[in-house]
Amino acid sequence: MIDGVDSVDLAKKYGTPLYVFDVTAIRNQIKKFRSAFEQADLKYQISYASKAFAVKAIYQVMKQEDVHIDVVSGGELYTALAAGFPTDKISFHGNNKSFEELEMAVKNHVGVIMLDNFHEIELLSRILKTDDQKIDVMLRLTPGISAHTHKYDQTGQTDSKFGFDVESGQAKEAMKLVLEDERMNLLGIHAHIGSQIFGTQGFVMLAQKMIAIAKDFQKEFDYWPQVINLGGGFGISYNEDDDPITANEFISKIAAELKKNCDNVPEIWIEPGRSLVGPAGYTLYTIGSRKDIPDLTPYVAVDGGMGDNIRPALYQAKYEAVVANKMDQPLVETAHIAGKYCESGDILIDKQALPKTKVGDILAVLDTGAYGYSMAMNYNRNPRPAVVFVENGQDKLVVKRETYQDLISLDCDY
Ligand SMILES: Cc1ncc(COP(=O)(O)O)c(C=O)c1O
Ligand SMILES: N[C@@H](CCCC[NH3+])C(=O)O
Repeated sequence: MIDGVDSVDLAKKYGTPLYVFDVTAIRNQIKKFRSAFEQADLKYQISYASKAFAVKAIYQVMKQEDVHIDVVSGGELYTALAAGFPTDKISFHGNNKSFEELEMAVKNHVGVIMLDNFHEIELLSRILKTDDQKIDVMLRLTPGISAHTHKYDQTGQTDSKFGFDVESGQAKEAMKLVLEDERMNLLGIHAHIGSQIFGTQGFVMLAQKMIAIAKDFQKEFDYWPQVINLGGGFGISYNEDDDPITANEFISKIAAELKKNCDNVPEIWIEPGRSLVGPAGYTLYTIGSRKDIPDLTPYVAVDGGMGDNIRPALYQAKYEAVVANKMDQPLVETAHIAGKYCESGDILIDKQALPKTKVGDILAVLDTGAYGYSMAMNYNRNPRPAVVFVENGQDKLVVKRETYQDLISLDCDY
């Protein structure tokens, strides 16, 4: 059951593979972050990092929950606008925003542009002048902190493509340029150290570092940030080895560190992506072929795979699954859960305990809400699955299943 709806019925009604989101779980997670901030007595803003899952319906849920969002491309911005998301609550990120993307952001009056590099400062300055506009900006800094997570999920270390390096003085140079530009209002500073982080240590170090940077900037520029944005990255549990900490633990430790180091704590923004939508997501598959090899682990194949969840292949991410129509049956074997893509690396779960399965059973992979649909692709010309939201016993299709016709809709004859 997913929030009062039988997943086997969903598989029958919408077909598989199918992404299902428990909207109540998303709303509850937002409430947990809110109450953690309120308990910590900090001025705050929650900005959903929409790269984790960016479709109209989720932007509408975020609007209902009155949180901010961050977008990292013209495409995400376009989707948020199409969803009717309030533009003043949008932060625009990205390490190589194009002229067109920045122009789109300015024309639509997005809340904040997160400046990432000198090229962008120059582009934005030009656009603001031409359009005779003003806009709030923040500087994304590279604080020189290496988070304990997969290499591909680290973003705060000095050797990173993101942000202005603090160590070498780039950040100061950027600040000078922005403060001199009267069309840019510098709202504050930002840093994001990485994703799927479990300990509080990296965030505490980050809080400490951001205050130290702010104090240093204050001396040099007589500027104190209105906002410090500490990014996202709060880890979730995908399997029994993962031991995430609660929103409360993160926020209380960060708050204590901030208050210890400064009297005038700015408003604190965070950008959770995975932790808001990850645990709320399920992917339903239908079990098909099976291969048994003497003395080796069998392969049980499903009707999706790396096209709808690239994370096992890309980050060696470990997921867990259940057979939705056999929840009450004993687990009798261990199998590789194989996808249907033409790649040996297309294994969704390396070793999964299963009941006795047969063709047609429904496998539900858990915690697939973040970076699943948003990173989905059409390899082997497989259409992307549909997405269904469930809430309090009701289900609603929010993204249609792609058809073969959709797949060729952009192709031109030659
Ligand atoms: C700037 C920024 N903010 C927020 C996030 C969201 O991270 P997560 O989904 O781990 O919370 C990311 C992604 O890593 C990011 O690059
Ligand atoms: N796509 C990554 C997280 C986002 C990293 C972006 N800086 C993952 O699935 O873990």
